[in-house]
Amino acid sequence: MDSERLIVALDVPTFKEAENLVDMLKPLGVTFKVGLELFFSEGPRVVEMIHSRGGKVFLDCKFHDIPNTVAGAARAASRMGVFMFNIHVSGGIEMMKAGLEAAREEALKTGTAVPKILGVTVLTSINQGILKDEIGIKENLEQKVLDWAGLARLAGLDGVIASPKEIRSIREQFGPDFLIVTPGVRPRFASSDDQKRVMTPEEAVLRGADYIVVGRPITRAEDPVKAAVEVIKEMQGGV
Ligand SMILES: O=c1ccn([C@@H]2O[C@H](COP(=O)(O)O)[C@@H](O)[C@H]2O)c(=O)[nH]1
Repeated sequence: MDSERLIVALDVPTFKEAENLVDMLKPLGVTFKVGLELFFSEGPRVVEMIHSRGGKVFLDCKFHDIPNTVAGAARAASRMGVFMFNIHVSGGIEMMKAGLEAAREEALKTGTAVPKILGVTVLTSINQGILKDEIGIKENLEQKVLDWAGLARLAGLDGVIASPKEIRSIREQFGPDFLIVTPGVRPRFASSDDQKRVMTPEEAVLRGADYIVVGRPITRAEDPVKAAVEVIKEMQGGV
C-alpha cells in the first residue's frame, strides 16, 4: 500500500503536537518517524503512544558511537518494538554489526519483531561542495553513497538511508531486497528548506524507493491531512 510507504517525520517538540498529528494522519495508513527533537523532548512514551494507536515507528536517532554503546542503544530500540532504526555507516563495520547483533538478540529475548536496521549514508542536507570543502571527503558524492551502501550491506544491515538521486545506482548494485529509504523528498507544492539533494515523491517512487520520508511539507502545512493526501497522490503519479 502506497500510504504505508510514506513516512511522516514528526519533528515537533511536544508530545501533544505529535499526538495531534498521529491522530490526524494515522487513518491515512502512513508510517511515523520519531527523530532527535521529539525523542529528546519526550522520550520513549511517544513511541508507545504511536504503537497504542496501531502505528509503525521508524526511530531516527542515527546511532554513531563505539560498538559497545551502539549495541546498548540498539537493544533499547529493539525492546521498544520499533519497526526500523538507523546507524551511521561512517562509524564502521564493527559498530554496525554490534548494533545489528544486539538488536536481534534482544528481539529474540523479548519476543518483539526484529527491527529493520538501516545505514545512514551521506545526509540529504549535504551537497558535493560541503562534502569536499567542509567535511574533507574528496570523492564524488554518489560514489561515496554507493561505497557506504556497500559497507552497510557487508555489515548485514537491511538497507540504507540515501537521497532520491542515488536510488537508481544503489538498486542496480545491491538488488531489489536491499531497502532504500529516502528523505530529501519534496512534493511539488513545497520548498526545499535545508535539503540539498531533492526530488519529488513521484520521482523517488519511480526510481525505486521503498519508503519516502516527508516532514515539514506535511507537519507545518495548514492542513496536514490534505498535504499528506497530496504527497500520496504524487507517489502514485497523480498531480
Ligand atoms: O539524510 C537524511 C537523514 C535523515 N533525515 C531526516 O528526515 C526528515 C526530513 O524532514 P523534512 O522536513 O521533510 O526535510 C528529518 O526528520 C531529518 O532528520 C534527512 O532529512 N536526511
